[in-house]
Amino acid sequence: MLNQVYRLVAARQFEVQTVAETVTDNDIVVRPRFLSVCHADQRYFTGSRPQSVLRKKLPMALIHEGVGEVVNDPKGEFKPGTLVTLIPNTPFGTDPIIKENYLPTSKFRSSGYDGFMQEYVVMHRDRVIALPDGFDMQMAAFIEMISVGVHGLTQLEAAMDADSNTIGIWGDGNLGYITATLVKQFFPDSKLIVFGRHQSKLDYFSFADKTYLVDDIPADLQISQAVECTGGRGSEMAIAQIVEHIRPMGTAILMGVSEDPVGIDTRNVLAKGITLRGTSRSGRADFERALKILSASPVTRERLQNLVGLTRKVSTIQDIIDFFEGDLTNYWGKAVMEWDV
Ligand SMILES: NC(=O)C1=CN([C@@H]2O[C@H](COP(=O)(O)OP(=O)(O)OC[C@H]3O[C@@H](n4cnc5c(N)ncnc54)[C@H](OP(=O)(O)O)[C@@H]3O)[C@@H](O)[C@H]2O)C=CC1
Ligand SMILES: O=C(CO)[C@H](O)[C@H](O)COP(=O)(O)O
Ligand SMILES: [Zn+2]
Repeated sequence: MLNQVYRLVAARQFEVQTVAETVTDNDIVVRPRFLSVCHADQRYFTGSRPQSVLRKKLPMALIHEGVGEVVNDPKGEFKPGTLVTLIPNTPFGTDPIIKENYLPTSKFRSSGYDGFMQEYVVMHRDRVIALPDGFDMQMAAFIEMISVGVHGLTQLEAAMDADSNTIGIWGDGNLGYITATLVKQFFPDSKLIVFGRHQSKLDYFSFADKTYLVDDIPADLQISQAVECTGGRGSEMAIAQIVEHIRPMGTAILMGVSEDPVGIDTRNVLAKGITLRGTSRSGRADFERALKILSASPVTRERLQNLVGLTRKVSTIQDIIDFFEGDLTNYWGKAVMEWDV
């Protein structure tokens, strides 16, 4: 099968490349329908990764968040037209201990392996899951990011001590909003506090029990467990505040990606017996748990629908460039394109 792949070839430059694809019985052919942009894609689009990384990973189709429509299933398990969520992590082996998203042999779409900006995507059979009825398509486009939040909180559940009194989230952007929404499902009896840099963004977290601007946190405030969802240079200050405000023996899940190493006050990490656990990406089990939560909780779906920011139909390369540029200046929410190439 000949496929048209929309690859980033250099910063802000896309090219359509024709690729011959082999479709085996283990594959499903999907037509992408709604695609959502992640920070990681923007770091490639703007060329802000180190040159050595860009040389290794480009040309590459961007986007690892999306929903598509089954076009062909050689085994006939999925009917043509079935709407499916797409799992970007693609394992090529298994391990009894290491989860699929941490296996060095796994490939991750839009990070050195073509993402979903293609006419058709050939997915391994276990990398698609049928969407339950009634899901908003634009919200469904970023189920991957929801599954990342699910993964982070699942790891928190596994690592934390018995104190679930107060959960603190640092970051008032997309990942912070998704994770805060999920905290209400994972820890319904806990007090949820969100820490951010913008009052106008914190106002969206109306379901949180309390929000604080990070330059106005009461000195005596204590939290039981924490999740960092900031990234970039902001991670350093967020981790410093977590170390300051978390109770002894608390656990902090670190999710924000920073290009350069950030400083951590290890003396106090040691003194307070804090567990720092990094989490990255997600696997099929996290997608399944995300779908279960979303199916069972209309209020969660509604809150996450409020995160849809920029939306537009894209049909040409210029539309794609304009869309990525638009996302860079978009203040709130996820940018979701209707993929119409
Ligand atoms: N681990 C994983 O698998 C994943 C990680 N990520 C990463 O998560 C990070 C966040 O992504 P996303 O939510 O989309 O980005 P956003 O830009 O939407 O959100 C980050 C928000 O955090 C705010 N912020 C910055 N510093 C602090 C601080 N010290 N305390 C509290 N808030 C702060 C930012 O404000 P301001 O804009 O003013 O700096 C911004 O509003 C990125 O690094 C992204 O790459 C995303 C997906 C998956
Ligand atoms: O966004 C993510 C998962 O949803 C990850 O942060 C992303 O995959 C990191 O990739 P890269 O190493 O290419 O920046
Ligand atoms: Zn991502």
